[in-house]
Amino acid sequence: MATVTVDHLTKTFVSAGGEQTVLDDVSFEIADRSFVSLVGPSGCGKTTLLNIISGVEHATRGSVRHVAGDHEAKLAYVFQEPRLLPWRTIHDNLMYVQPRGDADAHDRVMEALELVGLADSARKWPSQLSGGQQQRIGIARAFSVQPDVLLMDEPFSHLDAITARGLREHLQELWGRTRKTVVFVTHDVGEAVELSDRIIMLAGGHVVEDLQIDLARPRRASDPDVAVLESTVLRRFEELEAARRQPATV
Ligand SMILES: Nc1ncnc2c1ncn2[C@@H]1O[C@H](COP(=O)(O)OP(=O)(O)OP(=O)(O)O)[C@@H](O)[C@H]1O
Repeated sequence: MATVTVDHLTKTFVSAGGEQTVLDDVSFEIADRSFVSLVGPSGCGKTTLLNIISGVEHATRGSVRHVAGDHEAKLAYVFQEPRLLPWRTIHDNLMYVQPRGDADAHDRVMEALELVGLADSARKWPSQLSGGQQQRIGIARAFSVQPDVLLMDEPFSHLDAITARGLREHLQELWGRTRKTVVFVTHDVGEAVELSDRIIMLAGGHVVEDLQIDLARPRRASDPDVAVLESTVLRRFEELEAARRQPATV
């Protein structure tokens, strides 16, 4: 059981240029074992929201709870770039995030590498792997801490289209096997439709749409029903954005 509850969350950044409210009274609940994408235009606060969920950033008002059974859920973060330490082998990069002196750490690391199909790269250096392989290591590192909730911030946005497509398929397969609760940030609506059970759209600091995606899995971007739903969601998003930009009439 791992749920995430975002409760009346507001975030205002204060800088020399003034105040900017990026998130304004945002509330939603993410169900156990669900795959939820946060989408929205650049600068709408997706990363800020993920950072507040992870505890890296603090809310100005409101709260976030992540619960797994009767305890606080364990979280793991997958970044846009894998952020591997170049002077450590792949194995030692993953060992670095394990609790010190844990006798099972090595087994857990190898299991996580097995999960992403890169156990045979354990003794390699990050520079010996391709960008896509390094991102798979980033995903393995997150799995190696045995999280209840996986937070992913545009993990495939820096990769070429073919590698990203392969990794999306791989992630779906991994999620099917492990059924972690996933909160996935992307600005790519097609990616969100392909991967998610639910899409939460943010714009202007608010949740503007909350959609259930009930397509059969596994999905591919090229599946006709994924493509149709992507264009429907995009159109809806454009309508909402246009309505939001209209000056209010009295
Ligand atoms: N530490 C900070 N101090 C001041 N402003 C910030 C800070 N972090 C983010 N912001 C501002 O908050 C807004 C939202 O940023 P955020 O990175 O959350 O958006 P995003 O939706 O993830 O964008 P993108 O899709 O481009 O990554 C931006 O205008 C950004 O400049």
